[in-house]
Amino acid sequence: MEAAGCRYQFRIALLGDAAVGKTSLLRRYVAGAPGTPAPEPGFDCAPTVGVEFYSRAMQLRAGLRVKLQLWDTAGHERFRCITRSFYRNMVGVLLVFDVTNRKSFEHIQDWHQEVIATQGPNKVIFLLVGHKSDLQSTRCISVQEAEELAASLGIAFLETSAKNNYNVDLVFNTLTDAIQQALQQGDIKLEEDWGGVRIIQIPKAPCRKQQSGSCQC
Ligand SMILES: Nc1nc2c(ncn2[C@@H]2O[C@H](COP(=O)(O)OP(=O)(O)OP(=O)(O)O)[C@@H](O)[C@H]2O)c(=O)[nH]1
Repeated sequence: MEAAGCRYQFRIALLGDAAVGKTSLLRRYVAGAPGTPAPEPGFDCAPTVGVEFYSRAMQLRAGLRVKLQLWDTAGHERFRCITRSFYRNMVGVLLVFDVTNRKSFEHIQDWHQEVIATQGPNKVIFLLVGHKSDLQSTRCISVQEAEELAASLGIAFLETSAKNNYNVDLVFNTLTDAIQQALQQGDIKLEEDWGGVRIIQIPKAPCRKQQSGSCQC
């Protein structure tokens, strides 16, 4: 599936109410990339203003090399007109709620609907994320309730914790695998004027001179 010298870029957003932990989850994932220095202890983040952007390269199970362009959106209502303008160019969306905050769970359908309303011809792949799973004593959303919501939306569900580094890689791997499958099945197509999926050229490594003096590349 991978053209020689190319790899894909998938554009993915994290959506959900303010303070559910989107930035913490994303920073934990980006900090886990091979070669990245260990994260600072503690993971308190200031509220996101508008939209922030991160990236991480990864390899899918099928061997495909992918660059993930990751968009962290502000959950607060006052930034909604900014964040909304980015939905159309996303191929994947993590819908994040806090397992200790019922309101954030109830708002998931609104977040889902907002993306569907702005969606172009291409399918968007969603994944429901119940975050802060380390807070078992104050949890108010059960796994079963979240699974029922996910099933009603026709999407997968996973729980995560940035604090315990629980399922952080798995959530992004699951989403990107599903995007790749949708690409293979033709549910998602590459389009010039759409930023959701792009093929990016990897610059060729400079050729090394062999001892004979002739270049072998
Ligand atoms: N216990 C626990 N707390 C977390 C976890 N992830 C984030 N938090 C805390 O939740 C609060 C909000 O986290 P953020 O990552 O800023 O949340 P956000 O969704 O990006 O918030 P906005 O930018 O306002 O939309 C912070 O105090 C974090 O330390 C987690 O996995 N477990």
